[in-house]
Amino acid sequence: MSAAKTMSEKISNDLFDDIPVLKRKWQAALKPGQTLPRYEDVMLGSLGRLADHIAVLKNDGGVLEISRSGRYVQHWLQDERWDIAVAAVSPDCATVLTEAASSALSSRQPHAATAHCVRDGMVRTYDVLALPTSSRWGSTLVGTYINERSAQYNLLDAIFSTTDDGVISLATIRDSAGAPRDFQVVHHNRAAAELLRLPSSDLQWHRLKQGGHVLCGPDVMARLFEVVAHGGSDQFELDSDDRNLRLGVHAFGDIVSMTIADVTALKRREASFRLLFDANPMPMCILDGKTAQILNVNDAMLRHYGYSRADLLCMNVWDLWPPGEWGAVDDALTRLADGDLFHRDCRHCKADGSEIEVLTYGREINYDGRDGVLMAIVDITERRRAEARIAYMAHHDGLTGLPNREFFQQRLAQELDEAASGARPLAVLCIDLDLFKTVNDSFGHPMGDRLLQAVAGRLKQQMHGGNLAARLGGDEFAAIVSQDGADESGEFAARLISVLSAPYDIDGNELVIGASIGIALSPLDGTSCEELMKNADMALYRAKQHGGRVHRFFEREMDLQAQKRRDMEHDLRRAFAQAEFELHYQPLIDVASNIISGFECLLRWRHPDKGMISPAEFIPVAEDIGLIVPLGEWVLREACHEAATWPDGIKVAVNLSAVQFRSRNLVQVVMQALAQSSLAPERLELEITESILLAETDANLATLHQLRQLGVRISMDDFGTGYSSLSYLRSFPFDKIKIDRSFVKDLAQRSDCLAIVRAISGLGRSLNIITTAEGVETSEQLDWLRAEGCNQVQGYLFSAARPAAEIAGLLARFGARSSKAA
Ligand SMILES: Nc1nc2c(ncn2[C@@H]2O[C@H](COP(=O)(O)O[C@H]3[C@@H](O)[C@H](n4cnc5c(=O)[nH]c(N)nc54)O[C@@H]3COP(=O)(O)O)[C@@H](O)[C@H]2O)c(=O)[nH]1
Repeated sequence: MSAAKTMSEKISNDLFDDIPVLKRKWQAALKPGQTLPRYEDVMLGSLGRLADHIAVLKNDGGVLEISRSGRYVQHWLQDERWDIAVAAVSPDCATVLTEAASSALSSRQPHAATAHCVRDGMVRTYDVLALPTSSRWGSTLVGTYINERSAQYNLLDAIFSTTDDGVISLATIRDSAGAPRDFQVVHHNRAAAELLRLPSSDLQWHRLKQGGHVLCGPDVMARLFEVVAHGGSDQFELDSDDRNLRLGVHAFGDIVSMTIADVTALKRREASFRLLFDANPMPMCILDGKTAQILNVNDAMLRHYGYSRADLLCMNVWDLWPPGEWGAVDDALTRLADGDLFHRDCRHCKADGSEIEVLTYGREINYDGRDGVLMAIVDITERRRAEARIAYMAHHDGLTGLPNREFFQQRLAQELDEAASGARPLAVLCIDLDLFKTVNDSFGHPMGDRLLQAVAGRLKQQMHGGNLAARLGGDEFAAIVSQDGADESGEFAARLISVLSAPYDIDGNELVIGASIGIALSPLDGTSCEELMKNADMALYRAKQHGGRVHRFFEREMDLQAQKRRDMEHDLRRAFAQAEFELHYQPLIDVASNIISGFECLLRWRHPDKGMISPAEFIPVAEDIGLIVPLGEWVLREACHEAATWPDGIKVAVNLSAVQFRSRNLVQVVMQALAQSSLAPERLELEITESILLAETDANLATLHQLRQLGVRISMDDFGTGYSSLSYLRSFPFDKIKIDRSFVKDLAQRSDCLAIVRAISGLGRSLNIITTAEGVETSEQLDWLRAEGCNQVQGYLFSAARPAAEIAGLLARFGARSSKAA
């Protein structure tokens, strides 16, 4: 930089003084009214020594010619010819002559330019001044003055002096027999002296055999002799403790040209790279950048792949690929050539044939002077397996291995998308197991789990083609089946029910359950996942309502019912908050004395718009939404409070739902109701149905015993309508059995009803339990019941349930010995 600056300053100071002189002469020769001065007035007469520096250029029809040239100009042009085209002379001169003359001619003013020419290895700078003139023959002549500036410099010196590589020319010294015996430094640059750590003056003319620097060693001498003897070139390195020099030698006859480069930093980088490469725990290799041939591998790669180093070095990286991926070699080679192999996810084969999944990271490097790619390999086989396991777990049910709800919905959405583009129609089946809860409660959860696994196995076996079965949770399953219409779907569902209902052998236990199925068809019953699932679920609800083991198709009317039910749920919550419930009481008549012994408390909902709504309609809904718990508490408190106002000995019977038992604070609630009302416990009767003993039997039995310990009485309601009533009587010592009104209704007409009433009454007698007959509407029924030994009756024959305000009247009517039947 500083050398260049000095050079340019020198050039500007040496500007030739003749140029302003010539310009003034040109100006003085310009006569008034002329656009150009006459050639003779400018160029002839007083030019003197300058005449040798002038070339006369003629513009001949657009072609510029050298018409005359002085000796100096001829030397510059290296051409003595006249009347030749400017373009015919050497390009470095022709270019500047053309530029200067053309500018002068077009501006009609003198034009100065500069030419840089290389002459004898020297860079020389010339001033060129073009003076446009007119001639008496009418043509335009350009007198062009050329002169060299004093500054010039040696091109090779300039190059050699600025490079950091040393350059030395050695002359071969031969002995009398002509054999090379030594070398003498005949030329060197600054960098050479610095690299050899010698003053320049000591290096110049130095003979290598004199010793004193690294080139004098026998190894270097031997290589120089070799190069001189056979011609050509050689390259080798000199390594010492503190640095590494790379020498390039080339013989031109007896002259040897030598370049010396300090490669210490490069060597250190290479050493660090080798260390990082060889000792790296990550498998690494170096590939040829064009062919993907493996050029080097580290120990980690040998260990990981199980190949020997020799094997790998004969391989191409594609040889690590499993056969399935060979088709992509061309593409990969192209990408490799484009430097696009930096991050890739692929499979590799180990020496033992096993496949691994790898991530490869590539980076272009120069390896042994050639284009290479450094490839680092990360084995992600385990990670991929773990990801696959997690993905599987996220989409499958852990117990049965069936797809879970999320997977099912994704698949359904996908199938519906395909269906939308004209593919097959499909059916969504919601499947619920009947009696599963009973098995689970009776045999325990481990058995229940194995049963679910067996169910899943049977389901899987029934799924063919693209059909899919999933477990949505609990004992709820679903299936997507490709079916052509309702008939086919119905047949499939019926077959499924029959398969799932066949007895199961679980650990030597024969278990029998059933299955109910709701079906929604696409596109008829819906085109979205949510719609189809919801509708299939509604159809399932209907199938369940029909007692199970059946399938039902979705019908639009179900949707309306579901809407009605949602309205009811909402209405119920509101009604409870706004105290729209009230209690009515139905007398219980002692058959022997014909007087009221108590009242059954029955809940009523006085709806502001719809009037009185039956509990048969709203209690199941209240149970489903859990409202029965607070509502039941209110009933208990209210009934006890009311009964406490009645004459001593008159009892109150309150119905309890199985859901209230599930809440687990029932005993507490009863105790509080009694305490708050001061009602004697023995005046409270709690009516339960067998559903309480069907579910969570042990816990519910424990609750019943606790209630009994409070002193309250426990009645079994709707006796005879369930499955195994007799075993319930054994499991808990009930105080009362209520004979369902369905048996009382046809008592006179049907002998089976009479037989049942007789059996229940007999059972009551022998167990010393009161038997109450419900739904007594006629005197005839009352007579039959009395004859069969029934202790208590209840029914419209005496009174329907009436508001609390009417109890006094009822007591007056049916108190003491008075009764309607009496
Ligand atoms: N968990 C609770 N359940 C309750 C409560 N209040 C009532 N219920 C249950 O709702 C079901 C329907 O009750 P309801 O409409 O009140 O019907 C009762 C009587 O009105 C009816 N009955 C009485 N005598 C006759 C008759 O001569 N003929 C006839 N056709 N029906 C009659 O029977 C129902 C009483 O049944 P039961 O409870 O089995 O004694 C019903 O199951 C109620 O249990 C509540 O607060 N909690």
